Amino acid sequence: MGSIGGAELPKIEKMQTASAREEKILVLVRLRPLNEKEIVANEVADWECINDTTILYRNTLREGSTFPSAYTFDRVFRGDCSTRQVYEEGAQEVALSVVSGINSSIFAYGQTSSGKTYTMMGITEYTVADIFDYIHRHKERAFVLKFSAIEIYNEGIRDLLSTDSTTLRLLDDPEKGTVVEKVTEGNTKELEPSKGLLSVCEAQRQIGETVLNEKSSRSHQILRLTIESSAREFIGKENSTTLSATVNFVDLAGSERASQSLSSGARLKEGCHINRSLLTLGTVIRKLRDSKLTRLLQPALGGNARTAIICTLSPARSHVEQTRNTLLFACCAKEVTTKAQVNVVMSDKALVKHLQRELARLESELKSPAPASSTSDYAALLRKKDIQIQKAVVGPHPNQQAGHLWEDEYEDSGSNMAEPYHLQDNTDDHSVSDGTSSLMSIGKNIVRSNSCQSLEDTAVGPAEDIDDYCKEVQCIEMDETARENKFEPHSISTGENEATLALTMFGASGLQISTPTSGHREVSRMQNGFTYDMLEQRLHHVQRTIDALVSHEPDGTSPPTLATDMSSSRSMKLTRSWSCRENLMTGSSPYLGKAEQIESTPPNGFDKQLFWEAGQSQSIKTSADGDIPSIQTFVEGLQEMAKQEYEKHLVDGQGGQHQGPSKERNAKQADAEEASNLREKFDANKHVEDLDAIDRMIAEGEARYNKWRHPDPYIVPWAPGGSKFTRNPTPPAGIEILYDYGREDND
Ligand SMILES: Nc1ncnc2c1ncn2[C@@H]1O[C@H](COP(=O)(O)OP(=O)(O)OP(=O)(O)O)[C@@H](O)[C@H]1O
Repeated sequence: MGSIGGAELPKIEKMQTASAREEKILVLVRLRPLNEKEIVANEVADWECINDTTILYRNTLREGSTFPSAYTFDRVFRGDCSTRQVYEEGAQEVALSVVSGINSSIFAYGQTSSGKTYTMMGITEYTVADIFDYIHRHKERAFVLKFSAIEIYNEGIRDLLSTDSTTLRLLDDPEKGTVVEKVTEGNTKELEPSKGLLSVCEAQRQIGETVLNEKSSRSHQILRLTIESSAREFIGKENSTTLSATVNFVDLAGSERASQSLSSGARLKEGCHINRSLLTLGTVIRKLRDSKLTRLLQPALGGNARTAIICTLSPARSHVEQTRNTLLFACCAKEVTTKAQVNVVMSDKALVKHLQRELARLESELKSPAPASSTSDYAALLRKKDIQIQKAVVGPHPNQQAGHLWEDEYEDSGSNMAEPYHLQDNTDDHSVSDGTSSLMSIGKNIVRSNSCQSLEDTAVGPAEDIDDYCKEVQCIEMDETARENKFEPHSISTGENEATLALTMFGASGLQISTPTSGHREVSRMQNGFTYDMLEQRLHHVQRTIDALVSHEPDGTSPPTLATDMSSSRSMKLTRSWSCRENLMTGSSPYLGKAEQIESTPPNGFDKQLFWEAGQSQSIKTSADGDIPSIQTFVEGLQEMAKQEYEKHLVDGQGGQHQGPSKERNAKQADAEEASNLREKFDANKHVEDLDAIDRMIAEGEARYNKWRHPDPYIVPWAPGGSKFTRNPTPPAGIEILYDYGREDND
């Protein structure tokens, strides 16, 4: 039996370790019975589940219709299936991954009154009950549960556990990802009577009246449960580890188009926001895009999470178009891949050792300016990226000889380079599902290696593996002589975490593209000397941090002493979170609008980088922990900065405002490739009867998508800053459009 930190691992993990890692989103379809209104209106039920995986459209009048009549998914549920059945035979396995340290999300998607809330209330209730049951059966582990509930209404976020109706902001936290600022976190006791809590949330939820559903919910609701657990016998010990994961229950607003619910005025505006979010969600199936909903749920849409989507349908003939749209969305969702990991948080002591090893490696880098063996990889990567950007912006390198050499290198390694627009669209913490993983995403996985253990890694003897990993980190002792003489070559250079270091180097290199007004652009600050200068600065910075942590001297002036008891650092007063600090250091975050950036709080007598808001640490607090600064957070903060800088360069150089013709070509090519991939996937779908109809839908979808992506001067659906339309294109026949072409407001 596997264990982490000596305790038994959840059974579910053992189930998953063999098969999980990269997996498709689980797509479930739930057909509800005709409701009273529909029965009174003599509605006909046109949809039928013919087995556990296929739903069929049975309209005898459909002769000549070009739409497919059969759709196949992971599981379909008939109108007479109970929610418990939907849970046990569908969402349960994904939802309960959370007790194994694996993030999970369950979405409900469908038109208004199709049964999303009805389904999600049950799913949430059953999941919470199972989690408590699990906790009661695993006394050997200590659990901490946190619970939050928000709604997103008109792109404003509201806390459903608070009576305060102020809208909350989203923050990009290097450790936790995108988080809602100041959201109320309920504790275990409040959670236990989950039914009560859920109805409070439901009552709080924004409800508007529409023709379709008198109680129609016009907002997205996200209930989030975070579970952390540690083996009791290891708590407070050096090699203690913590599993930490969240499960999201997402009840989306109705997906129907605004016109069908006769929306107008304020309601139309709501409809626009809802449709925008849903459009975005749909688009996320192809590309990760921006809305509050998708920012918050990005990990569930292609990142470190297991995800299930329950698409709810009305069988009524009058809703056939919406039902088809929902099924189309479900077909797209089937193609989304996520890459879940077990999230293991290491103890701070182990992280100090890890930092020290990084430091040793950086020292070694500094002493080996001539690239050799592993270091040549970083230098080569840096040069290749330089060439890539330069090619995009200025064409051939001014130095013909060097330019040719570099270009050759670039050509050779082209397949390793992520597509610019691929990178641009995966700006956060998301493992990319295809093999072209950007350097950023590779780096992130390795960066997170001290906090995330992949399922593959834990597949055989998870306990031993993780403990061994901790031991391995711990056994690399810092050579004090080398610490005092920082610029002597250091023998510890294992070659591990190459991508991490490469990222750090990119982050440190100050790689910049200047765009002189003369019209000719040049790449500057790319000399090795500069890179090493920055690297050296970074090295000092890391060294100071370690010294300060180890010596527990507020100004870091005391000589570092490894023998110092690490626990002494726990009395440090920490006053600011990492996300604030990051803004202070980088000036701005590429992810946050100005309004969303926090004013930095002046540091309080200690190393500027080490202020940590008490209570913000994600780790489980044990009696021994107190208000410890998270060294891991520090490391990840550094790496996040590096990642952001790197991404910023990519955006500036390849996909952003300075997009050159060659990049435009790349983007077009990427679009074309994507379209052809999509077509192949649909062609390969043998379950769909009418391939011609699918072809047509794909072509229409592509046309719409391209129009959205490359808007002409007249149609600017969601251009930054918003824009008015001067003409209203006729929607393509066949598929209803989830977003509203008539939108005129600036959000
Ligand atoms: N599978 C089902 N079996 C029986 N009744 C159902 C089922 N699904 C939904 N209903 C009923 O249909 C009505 C509408 O359901 P619900 O409120 O869950 O829809 P919704 O999709 O959440 O709508 P909205 O988007 O407006 O929030 C409710 O009265 C609910 O009890």
